[in-house]
Amino acid sequence: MQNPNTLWIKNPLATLNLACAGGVVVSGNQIVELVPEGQQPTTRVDEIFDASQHVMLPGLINAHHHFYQTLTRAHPVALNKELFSWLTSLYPVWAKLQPEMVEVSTQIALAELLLSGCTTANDHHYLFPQGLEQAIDIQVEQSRKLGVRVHLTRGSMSLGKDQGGLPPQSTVQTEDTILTDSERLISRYHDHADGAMVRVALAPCSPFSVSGELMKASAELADKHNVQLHTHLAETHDETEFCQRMFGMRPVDYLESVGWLNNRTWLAHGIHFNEEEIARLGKAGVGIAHCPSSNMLLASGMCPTLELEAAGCAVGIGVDGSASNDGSNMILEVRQALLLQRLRYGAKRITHQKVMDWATRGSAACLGRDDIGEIAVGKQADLALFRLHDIQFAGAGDPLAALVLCGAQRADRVMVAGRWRVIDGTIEGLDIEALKARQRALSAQLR
Ligand SMILES: Nc1nc2[nH]c(O)nc2c(=O)[nH]1
Repeated sequence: MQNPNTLWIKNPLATLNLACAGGVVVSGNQIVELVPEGQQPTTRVDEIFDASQHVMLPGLINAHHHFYQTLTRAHPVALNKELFSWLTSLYPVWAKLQPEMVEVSTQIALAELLLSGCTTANDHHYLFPQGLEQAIDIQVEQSRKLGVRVHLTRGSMSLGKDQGGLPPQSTVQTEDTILTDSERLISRYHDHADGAMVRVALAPCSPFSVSGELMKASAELADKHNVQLHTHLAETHDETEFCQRMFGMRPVDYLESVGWLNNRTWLAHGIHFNEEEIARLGKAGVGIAHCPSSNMLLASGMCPTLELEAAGCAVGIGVDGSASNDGSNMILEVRQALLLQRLRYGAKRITHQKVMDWATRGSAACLGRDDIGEIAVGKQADLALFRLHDIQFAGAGDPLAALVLCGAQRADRVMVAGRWRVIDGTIEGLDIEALKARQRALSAQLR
């Protein structure tokens, strides 16, 4: 239900958009007015929220995640490993996932994201052991309860060890099963409309876990239903070697050969590209979800963000699954992007505004949306408000920069589609202690 009142969020301490230094007016699920500094709204307002102690950002948008992996944070079998051995250690653990685990881990991931200022979250769920056929249905239900906007991708694995792939046979599905379920989920849940709270995309997992046939069929299905495509690509050198051995080509050539080099596609990671490949990705309008913590933790490499952007790619930010981060904190991920990318490009080019732009407009573009990611009239009222009262901010000068440089961790207020979902740092209607206890018990079952 929408908030029937018109609300003025008044005089924020700082904001990314200087045109709304006097605040924003929210009506229904949209921003209806930007108020210039020192002025009053022209719209009649029913309520006022004094934001003079808050830094106001567009809601952060997480462009890549695996919610279920919150159950296997710092999992003993996966410590200190790089991608392929990390995955082969964890596949058998994830094969034991049960419906309650998906329910609880989805709530945990969404709650952690919300509390860190995230209003739209992607998830890439690619494990469907027997009994877990309804995993995405469960995620839709949980996202509706928490009121977070979601882009849920129907992930898949079809290339088991017996066919030369990486995952054990017990974790893969037939292509028919995957495609039938993909079509079911799109027709049941995907909302094409502006302001959509749930969208569905198709996400065969990675070159070493799905067949080329499934990639092609998924691209055709995405065309038929006008939905997006998502996969892991160019994450590690192991993957490049796999593509050369298995398909006789590099990952981007493979992507093109299966009909994915177009603007329906956004890729997780996107690290190991050469110059010519970057130009082709940019020309095609492919989006890239940069996942800095995961890329450092798994020692995968560094995404060439600025070259990709200059070529025409949208660059967004993703926390990645919480088994390779091992958290789901979106504002901290913005800081990680700044720190990592400064190593390559220097401090002048990687500013705090730049990384915030990736985590808002950039991620929105990756997800194919222009109704979120900005504080502007007509956009969805998705907002994250941070206070600078914790000890790490004591003595901070520039409030906007402080969020990133001092390491903000928690939003004080978060609004999604015009409704406050976080108030005073607490999620409305959620018993977080009980939820954490359930997650701890379920996670113990997986160890
Ligand atoms: N960081 C990750 N990379 C992946 N590749 C793949 O096939 N699965 C994963 C994953 O879960 N995380």
